[in-house]
Amino acid sequence: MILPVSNPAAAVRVTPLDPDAFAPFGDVIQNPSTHASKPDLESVAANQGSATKWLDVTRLDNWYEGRCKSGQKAKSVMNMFVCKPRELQKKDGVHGVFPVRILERHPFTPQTFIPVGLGADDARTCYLVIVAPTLPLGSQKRDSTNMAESPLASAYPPSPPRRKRSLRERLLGSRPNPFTNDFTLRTTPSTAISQIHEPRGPGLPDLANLRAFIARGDQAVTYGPGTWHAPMVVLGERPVDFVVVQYANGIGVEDCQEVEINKGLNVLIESGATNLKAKL
Ligand SMILES: NC(=O)N[C@@H](O)C(=O)O
Repeated sequence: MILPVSNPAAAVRVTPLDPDAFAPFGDVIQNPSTHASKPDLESVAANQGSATKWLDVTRLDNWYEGRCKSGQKAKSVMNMFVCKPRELQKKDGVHGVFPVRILERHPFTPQTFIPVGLGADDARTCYLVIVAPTLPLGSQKRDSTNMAESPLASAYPPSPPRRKRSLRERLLGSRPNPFTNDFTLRTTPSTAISQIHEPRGPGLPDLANLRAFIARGDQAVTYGPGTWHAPMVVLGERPVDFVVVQYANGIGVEDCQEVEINKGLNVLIESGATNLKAKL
């Protein structure tokens, strides 16, 4: 089932994939000793000293239990996606334009894409990571789509009845956090790292804050659980193979949800944003 959503945002420019900038959406997996931007990771010596083992480079938590409506157990799955390069539209002064027409999310699982066989400095091929925050429920009144009544809501148990906020909560200005679970009213600051790893809520994508990152062959990416993202976009000359790791329980609406963006939302790939020599 694809839900139509309207597109309020102007074009979005791609920026290089960086762990800090991507942190609200998930993890960038890269070797801290060969990248300028270093995620805060610990390492130990391994393999008789011939290897450095970086610990916990990403998280793979199963959030189905107690959260998905069917109660169906999920198992870990590893698939391979062989992604062909996408056609770009042309525009003066930029390499090209990719119109994002579909966003999807996996409400109860992170999903890790690991490119294999794509060189760090491959000047012919790279990939885009396109993500959007989740709107709090109830913020889509202007949209023709009422999420609470949409087919996507059938993945989630009914939300608890709305209660009046206490004076303390009102004074603290608490509001649902778009990067975590909308059902949980929080009164504490939302920066704690553990909250970032919780599933995003059931709201629609916040298209006004969509982000697009350009990734190199020596970077893998984990979309946090429930993070809205575009289906993988490879740019350049040849297909890229990705090993993809996630949980799934076989119930369509609980494993993957999609929305279709009216008219598409343009991502601009500017000449300076990529080391691609290939003609896009
Ligand atoms: N991200 C992507 O390309 N596709 C998926 O998330 C999928 O599960 O189909």
